[in-house]
Amino acid sequence: MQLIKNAKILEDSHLVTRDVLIDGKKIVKVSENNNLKVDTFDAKGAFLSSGLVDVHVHFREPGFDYKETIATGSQAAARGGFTTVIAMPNLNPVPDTAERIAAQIKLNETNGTVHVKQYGAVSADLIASKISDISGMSAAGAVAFSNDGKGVQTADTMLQAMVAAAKADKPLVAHLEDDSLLHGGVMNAGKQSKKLEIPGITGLAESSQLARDLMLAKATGVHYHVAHISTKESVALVRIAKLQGVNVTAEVSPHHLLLSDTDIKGDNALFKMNPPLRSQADRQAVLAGLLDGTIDMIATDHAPHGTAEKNKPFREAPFGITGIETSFQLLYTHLVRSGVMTLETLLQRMISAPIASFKLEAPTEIKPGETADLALFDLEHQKTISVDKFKSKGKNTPFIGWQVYGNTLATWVDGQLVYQSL
Ligand SMILES: NC(=O)N[C@@H](CC(=O)O)C(=O)O
Ligand SMILES: [Zn+2]
Ligand SMILES: [Zn+2]
Repeated sequence: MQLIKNAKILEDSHLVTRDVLIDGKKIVKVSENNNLKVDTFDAKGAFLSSGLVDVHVHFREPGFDYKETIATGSQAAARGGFTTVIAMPNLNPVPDTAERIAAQIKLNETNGTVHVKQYGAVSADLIASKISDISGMSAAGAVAFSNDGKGVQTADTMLQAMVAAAKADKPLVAHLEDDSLLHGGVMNAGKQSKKLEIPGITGLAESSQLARDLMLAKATGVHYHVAHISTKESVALVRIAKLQGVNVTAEVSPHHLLLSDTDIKGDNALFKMNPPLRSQADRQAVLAGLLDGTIDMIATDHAPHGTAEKNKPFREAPFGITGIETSFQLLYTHLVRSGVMTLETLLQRMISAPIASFKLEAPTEIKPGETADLALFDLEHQKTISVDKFKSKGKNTPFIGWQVYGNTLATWVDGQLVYQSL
């Protein structure tokens, strides 16, 4: 047994001081002044939450171990306060068969220090027009399906994938990108791309494919989930679709909530990701969508890359930034402390919404009987984001040097202390 003493927890929207007793994997008691003589962790008044949940991460193993591994990625997750994540299938080999899914799940369980769930690919190598064995992969343990990194180019492929995912009762997650509208773009098309003379990607590449998909989702009844939503038109489309009863959910990344293309001051690929940082108006729209529930949840799209490749010019560097170690502190500082949303709402968007949408077995409350997947955050002291402290191999973040509150002090998975800040 172990005891976490003097933790602040949210109870009926209020912060109260509690002692949390853990036996094995489970919370067994939540009370005041528990003086049981067992192994004790003094939380010293810091904020204890159920572990965060991220439905969109890239852990790069197998195939791209120089960028990240399941071990380093899941240690980074623990350092960010996350206890359950779902890993994308843009790996080598791509998990696009039942056999490969089974092998990947084994690898995730062996090497992961948090719960690492797995996406199956919608089609072979993420690009084939013929869909993969979605029912077989589902039976083998894939929790959802996506070709993330690539858009599904034809309506027919998407329609078949949706029919199969609906049958398997699993979410179909869309990275929206119409290749025919890209024209070599690498940042948002607009004033800033013109100023920097960097080729632009129009928001239409996302929203036009979304409009198509929403009609297909309505026809099939599939749970359709929009990955990394980024434009005001996309938010409007999801809002209308929800009103029409389409079974749609959406996620937004911390960077699309906090940055826009005007933050790109020069040729710096630390600001390069897909979808790109959009306009101020788009940023306002995704924030408004998150606040009113049109956008259901936050997902980091943690996309680690090597330092050398991210040091290349904007046109050549790979798309993607890391995010799992910085997301809670950035959002706590810039949305909660600044008064845009309550801590409760932020946690709903980072814990209960993803768990409910993806039907994950993970705790949403600190109470007896729940699994002891927990994260302890320091809401009082300011820290500077420094990649030197990253557990992730990926140091590619535009948030270096930002001052933040909400640093993770400790993380428990299944009752085991898996991270502690020194
Ligand atoms: N987001 C990115 O810019 N990159 C992701 C792929 C993706 O999420 O589309 C990656 O795997 O690096
Ligand atoms: Zn994507
Ligand atoms: Zn991604």
